[in-house]
Amino acid sequence: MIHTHELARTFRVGKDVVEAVRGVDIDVEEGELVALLGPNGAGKSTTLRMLTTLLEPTSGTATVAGRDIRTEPAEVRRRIGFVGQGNGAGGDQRVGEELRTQGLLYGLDRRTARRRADELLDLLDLGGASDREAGKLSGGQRRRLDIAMGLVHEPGLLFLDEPSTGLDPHSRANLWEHVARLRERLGTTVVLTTHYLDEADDMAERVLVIDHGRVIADGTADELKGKVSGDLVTFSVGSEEDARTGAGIAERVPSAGPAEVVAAVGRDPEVRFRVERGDGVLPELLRTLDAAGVALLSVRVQRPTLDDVFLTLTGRSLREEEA
Ligand SMILES: Nc1ncnc2c1ncn2[C@@H]1O[C@H](COP(=O)(O)OP(=O)(O)OP(=O)(O)O)[C@@H](O)[C@H]1O
Repeated sequence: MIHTHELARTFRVGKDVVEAVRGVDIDVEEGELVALLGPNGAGKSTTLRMLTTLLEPTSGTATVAGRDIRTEPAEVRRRIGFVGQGNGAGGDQRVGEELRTQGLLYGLDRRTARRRADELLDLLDLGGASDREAGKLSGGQRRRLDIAMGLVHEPGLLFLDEPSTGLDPHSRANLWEHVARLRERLGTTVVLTTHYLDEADDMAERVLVIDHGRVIADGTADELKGKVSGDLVTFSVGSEEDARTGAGIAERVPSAGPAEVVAAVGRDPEVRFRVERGDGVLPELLRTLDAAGVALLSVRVQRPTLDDVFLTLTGRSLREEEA
């Protein structure tokens, strides 16, 4: 569905050259749901804008829905849907009317535009809102209308740029249910950008991690997490001194293997062990900490997250960059 080779885009800003996308190779097969995950400014939107022919690449090649984005942009556009960040649907036009107009713009005849609009309103649970003014919809409804607008011409491939940004958790979950439903019913291939870790983790079948204009990892969330070694076992302890004593016991627990020990001191002192199998090592760690006189307040065992993957790959936390 999508094949790119060394796709790149630079921008000139005054005397400077910003390398927004630095040669990405992306392959997406029919029917996949792929998330581009990365911090702000990583190059996700620029990549999407090139793939949707809204922006010319500086170099590299790409075919999207079987057509070349440079030489056949109109053909690409006919075969894809694109929902940008905070898209256009709004204003005083009626919801159903807006969708039908979009259909006519894509060259559908009146009857087909009406049928298609009705189907999409039904699929995206907007049937009851058909006669409402688009500008008066809730945030979640408006986002669903944006998606309906992107689907009017029955594209096999839908691009969503940060679809859930600005939505509350309930509306986000609801949006995802609808995306899942339209994939099930229509078999649409979906490519989206997000900087929400949990969203990429839960929703996407494949995650492309993007940083500084490059794809730095590509795989299922589980595959990516599998590359990060081990679980994180965190002990909250009573004092800074306890944290330091706790950090000192790593050599005495051979089953913990090569453990990374961090004494996080401050208001809530913690000792963290990065170990191969957290639950297996936990009893011995507990006994040893106890024997060393460390006051234990609580313990957590965490499987690696996509944030750990990002941290391992870049040395930075995506969560912190978001904050
Ligand atoms: N039109 C432009 N002119 C100059 N620089 C740009 C332009 N568009 C993007 N950039 C720069 O290119 C880099 C990548 O931006 P891009 O919007 O693709 O990132 P992103 O990953 O989508 O981030 P966000 O989540 O904030 O949308 C950034 O440094 C940005 O400032």
